Amino acid sequence: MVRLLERYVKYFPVTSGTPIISIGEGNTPLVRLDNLGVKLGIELYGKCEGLNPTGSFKDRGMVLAVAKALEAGSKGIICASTGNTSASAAAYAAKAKLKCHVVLPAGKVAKGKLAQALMYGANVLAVRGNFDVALDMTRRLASDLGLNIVNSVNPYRLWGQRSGAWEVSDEIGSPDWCVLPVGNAGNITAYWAGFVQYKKAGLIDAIPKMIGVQAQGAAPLVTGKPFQNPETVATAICIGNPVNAKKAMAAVKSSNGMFLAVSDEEILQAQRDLASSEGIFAEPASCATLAGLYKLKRNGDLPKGIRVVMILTGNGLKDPMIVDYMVSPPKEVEADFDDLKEAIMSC
Ligand SMILES: Cc1ncc(COP(=O)(O)O)c(C=O)c1O
Ligand SMILES: N[C@@H](CCOP(=O)(O)O)C(=O)O
Repeated sequence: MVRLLERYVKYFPVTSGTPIISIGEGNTPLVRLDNLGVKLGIELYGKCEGLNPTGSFKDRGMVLAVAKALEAGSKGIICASTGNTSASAAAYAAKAKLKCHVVLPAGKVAKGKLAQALMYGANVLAVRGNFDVALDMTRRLASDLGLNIVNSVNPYRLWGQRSGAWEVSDEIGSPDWCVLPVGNAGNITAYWAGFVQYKKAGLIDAIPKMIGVQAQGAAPLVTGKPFQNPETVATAICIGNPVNAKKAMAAVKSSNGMFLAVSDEEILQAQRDLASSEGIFAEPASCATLAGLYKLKRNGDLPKGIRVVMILTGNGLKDPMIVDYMVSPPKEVEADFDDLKEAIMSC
């Protein structure tokens, strides 16, 4: 398997001194979603980023951020996180033999993500505050302690994430729309920059409309002002004051795209639909994309027949508790053949 940093060496800011590390990031499946596509009247694809090594798109950016930290002789990395950044940072730090410090909003991180950071051996701290507060303090800590911050304020993180756009383009060219969930607003900025870079290189001839979807309880890019107390079941995008807000707004504007917000109920319904009609279990934040498409369709704002790619940013297995809201537990039966047969036939 070609490593991501090698595959796109021409398009990444790597030098002969950049160590090429990898735990198998990138090259994720772009799956055609015909069951949902027919329902929506469009040609729909899902980019399954949950199949990255730590289960989210963050690995694309983390591999470059950690390689560049190593190149610069880093003494350790640090991040604030709603979960996925910390899982990814901890994994790549383990691979690179770097110390990793993680600052989480206490009680707001899905169990699977927390388990990852702990198992990969990071120093994990949970602060009694939200993600925005945690990131603010983490930025100060990085500068006071001389650590490399690996959140999306690190330009290498976002450059690495451009590779998602390159993979989509390599496979199907430039889609009409690219739909992403938006939290700290780095990924939508990175995808747009990736498409722009590819267009400049003559590899695609158009830039897709960038469509950013936020949760209604954490929608600063839709309302135009920060949320002091963001709240949503989609914990990955529970962010009230995105650090990349300006860049993301510019990307959306320049691509003639838009931001929209969807409710928690719509997100959970979309998560269930994606799993039960396409066989893809993505985490709630990722499913804001499908919820957004449903909403646009309902409002008559989804043009027929267009080619749309949803970036399914994270794996549903990271947050198994969320299913309690949606499905009943399995029905228990006696260990008796006839009882079991009866239960199956009555279904
Ligand atoms: C699964 C998932 N989806 C979407 C996002 C939002 O991405 P961004 O913060 O780059 O807007 C995040 C976190 O950042 C995430 O973990
Ligand atoms: N959802 C993110 C929030 C931090 O985003 P980042 O892109 O700035 O690292 C996470 O997984 O922590």
